[in-house]
Amino acid sequence: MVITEVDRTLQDYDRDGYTIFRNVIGRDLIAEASEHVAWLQAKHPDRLGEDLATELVAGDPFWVRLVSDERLLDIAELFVGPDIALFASHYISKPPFSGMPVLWHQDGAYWPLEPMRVVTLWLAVDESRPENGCVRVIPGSHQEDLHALRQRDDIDNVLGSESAVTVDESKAVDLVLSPGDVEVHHPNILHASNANTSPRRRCGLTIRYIPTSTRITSEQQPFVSALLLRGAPGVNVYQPFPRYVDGEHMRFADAEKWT
Ligand SMILES: O=C(O)CCC(=O)C(=O)O
Ligand SMILES: [Fe+2]
Repeated sequence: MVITEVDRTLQDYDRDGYTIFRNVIGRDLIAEASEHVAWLQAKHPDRLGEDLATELVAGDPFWVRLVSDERLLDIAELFVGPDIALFASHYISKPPFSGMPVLWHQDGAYWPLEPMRVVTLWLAVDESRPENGCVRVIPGSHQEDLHALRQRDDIDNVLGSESAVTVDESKAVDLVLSPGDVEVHHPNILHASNANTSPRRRCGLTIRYIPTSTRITSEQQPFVSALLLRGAPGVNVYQPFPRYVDGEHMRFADAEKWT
């Protein structure tokens, strides 16, 4: 049997709970994503860069265009199969010098999903390194059950909570990424990121894809960012796709396809 690059990547993910795909999205689209972050911040001056969140997605044609990109869906399909929906998406853009940390957590502990079949693609918009607060993971920790959460408001942090476990940080791996790289992680992996004390912004886009057999159990239906992106609709109801309106939305290269 020939072991392909994809097999190796899936083996890494099964063993470690994460894997990295390099150079997935090209420079032009990453430049648009970067412009999108600035546009969102100008439109929502009350929001922190770390909180350009999921309730904004379904009304934003560029955001939907980005998470529907075939290259991202092809990666998601390796992990969740051919029937794919968006559950949530969130830019975490840590400004220079003051970007907040994300404390150790497992994503699945926060999510109304049943079963917890879901994969995160984290698309690097900026260079992401230890100095500017890159994502860190504990390889293999995805084998652990979901731990309880505890509130943390004694220090500024993005989530306001963390997993109620002691993490051995000597086991942490820094995920060093360049713009256009995609890191993929499991809902049970313990991960975090440090504050950004550097002069360089650190922005990534989280994208949470579910197989359409995973039910979004939130009371709010359709869930605010539930979008059917590929294949059969399965068990959920979805938001309609947004239409691009000149002057209302950020202009982007494919905007006319969204009118
Ligand atoms: O971007 C970060 O620093 C944290 C990302 C994260 O927690 C996630 O993608 O689930
Ligand atoms: Fe997370």
